[in-house]
Amino acid sequence: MASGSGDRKYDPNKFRKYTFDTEPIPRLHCYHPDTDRLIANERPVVITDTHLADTALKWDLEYLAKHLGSGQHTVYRSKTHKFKYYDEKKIKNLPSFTPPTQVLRMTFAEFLDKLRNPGKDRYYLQQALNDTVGKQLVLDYLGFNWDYVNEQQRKFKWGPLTSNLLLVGMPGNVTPAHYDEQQNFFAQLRGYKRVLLFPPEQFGCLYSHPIHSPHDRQSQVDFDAPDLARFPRFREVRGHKVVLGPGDVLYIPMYWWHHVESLVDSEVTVSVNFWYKGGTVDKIEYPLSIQQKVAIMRNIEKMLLEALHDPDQMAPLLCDIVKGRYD
Ligand SMILES: O=C(O)C(=O)[C@H]1CC[C@@H](C(=O)O)C1
Ligand SMILES: [Zn+2]
Repeated sequence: MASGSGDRKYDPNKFRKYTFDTEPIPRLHCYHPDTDRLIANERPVVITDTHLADTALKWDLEYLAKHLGSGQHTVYRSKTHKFKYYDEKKIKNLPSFTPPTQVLRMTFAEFLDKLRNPGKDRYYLQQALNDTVGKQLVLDYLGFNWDYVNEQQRKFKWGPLTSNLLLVGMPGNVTPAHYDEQQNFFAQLRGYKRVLLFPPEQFGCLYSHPIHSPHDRQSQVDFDAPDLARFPRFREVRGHKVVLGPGDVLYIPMYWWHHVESLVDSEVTVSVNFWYKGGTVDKIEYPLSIQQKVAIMRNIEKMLLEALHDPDQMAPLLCDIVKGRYD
């Protein structure tokens, strides 16, 4: 049964089921007065009619094969539907770490081959748009509605645009829950993706990996089989949900957890994101925002690890600080 507004075609029953409740995310016109209010308050919103990446709505596989350029692109290979991100530079911190996916470098033509004959594996092209793309793609990129995003960047005092990640995924691919330290306009171009979001206030329910782990910022909880003995507060998690289709732009606020999945029977999905550094506050105001508290927790964790040189000493030391004194 097709569902959603207008000519949106997807079957809502075809997304994976999880154990927590979700509430919808507002979908508002870019000129609706509440849209800017939500962004100013760092709350997620699907913004319609931005025409942000309309020139990229034609970026199907054939077009990308023709214009993405003959360079090598970053493609992840996974034995499961999950593509849990990891920072390769941090693997040295954790010799026992086993990467859940393989990072491959291949041309788009080779990637197309993998899509046609994936075998038991799944593939996810995740490549920052850079100067190796073909001329036509540069023209499409220049044709993005930069007036709109530049105005938003100015209005909300965000830092510079750091990158635009091009995402080409197989139906059913999942990016597990994590948070980023950047503001994000996520533009859906082809196919349908469901995004589950959780506010930074739920940091204590989502159990991110320790900061020295390659999986820093990623939730330890396997949403398909949550280990409630290890992660009891996952029971309290309450999500926000939206299904994005071509032309939708989702504002993913910095520090908001998000879990992204391509509809299992969608066509190959294509998205492009716009990551911005967060703004700098000229004066600290109290009470601190939850985002500031997450940033403070990260800094404390980094400093303590730096000082102790041994992750095993973190828990006993922090317990001695807290137990019977602050709790
Ligand atoms: O844009 C972000 O912040 C992300 O996490 C992207 C990385 C994988 C993407 C996906 O659509 O699966 C989402
Ligand atoms: Zn992200």
